[in-house]
Amino acid sequence: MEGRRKKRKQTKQPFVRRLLPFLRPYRLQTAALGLVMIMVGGIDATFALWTQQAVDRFIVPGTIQGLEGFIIGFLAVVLWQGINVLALIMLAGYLEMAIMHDLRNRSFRHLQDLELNYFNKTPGGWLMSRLTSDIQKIGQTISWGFVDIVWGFTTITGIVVIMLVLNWQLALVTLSVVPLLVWISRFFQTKILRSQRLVRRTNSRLTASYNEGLMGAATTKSLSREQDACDEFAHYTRRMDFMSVKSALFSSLYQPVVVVFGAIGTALALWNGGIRVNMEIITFGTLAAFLSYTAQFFDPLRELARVFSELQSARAAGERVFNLLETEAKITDSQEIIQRYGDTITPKYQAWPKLRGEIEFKDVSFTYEKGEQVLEHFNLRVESGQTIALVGATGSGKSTIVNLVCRFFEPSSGRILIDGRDYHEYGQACLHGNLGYVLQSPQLFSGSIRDNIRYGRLDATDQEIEEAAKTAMAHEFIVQLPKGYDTPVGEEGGLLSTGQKQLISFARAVLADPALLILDEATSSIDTETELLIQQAIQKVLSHRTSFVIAHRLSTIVDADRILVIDKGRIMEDGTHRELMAAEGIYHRLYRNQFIEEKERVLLS
Ligand SMILES: Nc1ncnc2c1ncn2[C@@H]1O[C@H](COP(=O)(O)OP(=O)(O)OP(=O)(O)O)[C@@H](O)[C@H]1O
Repeated sequence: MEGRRKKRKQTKQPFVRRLLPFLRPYRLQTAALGLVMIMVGGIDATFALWTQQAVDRFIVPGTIQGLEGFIIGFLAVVLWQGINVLALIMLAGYLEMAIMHDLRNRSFRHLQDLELNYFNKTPGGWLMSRLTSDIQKIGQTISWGFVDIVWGFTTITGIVVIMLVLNWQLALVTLSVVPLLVWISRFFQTKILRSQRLVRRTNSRLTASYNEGLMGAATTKSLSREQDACDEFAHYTRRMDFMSVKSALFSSLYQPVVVVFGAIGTALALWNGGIRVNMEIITFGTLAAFLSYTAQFFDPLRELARVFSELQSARAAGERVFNLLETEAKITDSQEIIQRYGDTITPKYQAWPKLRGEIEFKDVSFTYEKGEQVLEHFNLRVESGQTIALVGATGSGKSTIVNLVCRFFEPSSGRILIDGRDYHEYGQACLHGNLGYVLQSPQLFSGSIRDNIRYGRLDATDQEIEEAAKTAMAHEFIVQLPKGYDTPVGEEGGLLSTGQKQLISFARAVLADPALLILDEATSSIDTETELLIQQAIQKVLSHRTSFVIAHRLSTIVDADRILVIDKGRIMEDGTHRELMAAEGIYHRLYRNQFIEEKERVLLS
């Protein structure tokens, strides 16, 4: 009992209740849309009555007396219906866009609050489909599904009521096929939807395989794996074909079934209605109205069956989006800190202290969510303006140390102080605003070179951008490009070489002028000339600020103020290049090995 109660407590709120806050700002529009749909459905249900009147008043008696008024009345109703349809398209379209807009913004805003590790754990493709297709599905189904449901129910109710009023016995005979049709419609729609879902799932696998094939083209070729890649792709296309044919088969079977049931309904109306006309229980016009209704009845029924099945998949999409929105950020700031320094979306720059960049790890231990302890009682004090190089084997903990400095992760125990204060006291926005991180593979955004450098400080003038580029040794290559600073860099900087991208990211860091800089030095090999430029640029970028360099090429860090040799999360050696070489320890060995390797490389090339 206790366990069950606990379980119930943990269950998430029902889907509709989670959705309501998103509909609340648009309740007026939703109510207006509901009203319009009731009118549209109601008018649709009365159209057959015009046929009845036309037959009984004009066709059977063979007179045209009063026809003008009848036609004017009919046209007025058609015109009114036209206006209603226009209103419904506008309102439903507005609602669809507004819901999608709000959900997208909320999700994107929420993603900004989540810690870096969330992005490490969550595949990019998964997030992309939450933000695109899932949100689109919710917007579409809620607005147009709402339209179809209100219209469907109003029309069906209207038709049934009118038929019963006209002649309830004939109504019951004609409608006797409906329960079976409802059941069959549900059956087919569920099948169709399920197979469409499988088609979509296979399609995303196919796209992933296509993507991997394109992105990994070089690796595939170098390993002669083309045949395997082709086989995998062929497997998914075959599966896709099979699923699509299955889905199309259900759709194509469903239509004739509905037509057959419609025909049975019409036959019943004709047979039983014919007898009643003969017995003069009903008029010719009433029989004509019944025949219209049997044809008209199945449309809303089909729509309702479709919408109810689609609601299932919209609900699944909704749950995925709400799960994203309800993911709690693991690294957060207190309300007091946010009020004082703002958050990442609304930073209060003026209130931020200018950091000197003194850093202290005080007895820091750290374990990743799933994994062994990486740091244990780790202590380190870095003076303002020092360049600290971190050296060590792969997996030794270098990135973990800098990720802790950046507060991408937080210590499991112990404290990190910046300028003598616990770094929680600055808040993430202020800390990150004072921090620069130059990655191994620099991230450029589509736009011009100028835009990409300006990303470091949005209010920088063109002259400041050029100054920064000069300091970072990027100016010379930029001015040689046909459009200079206005040259587009292409998607993710695809039109530039790795070395050029790195120089631009250095210029960006110079422009931002952070108190604290992290440099994950590139491992990719670049030509000697660019490498020399990059070395010079690094020296300039690092000067006058506290910097951590994760060094892969030891030649880069010979001038560092301190070199820390890390092994299994512990500092094994600590000193300048000269001191560590003289000590003839691990660093000495690493340096000599790399020196010999590089010499051999030069001799071989
Ligand atoms: N996000 C993570 N979740 C779980 N374990 C992790 C995570 N990131 C790193 N680790 C583990 O923590 C340890 C230290 O990794 P870290 O990335 O700090 O090493 P590194 O010295 O920077 O290595 P490299 O030079 O290869 O980048 C490794 O054992 C690694 O497997």
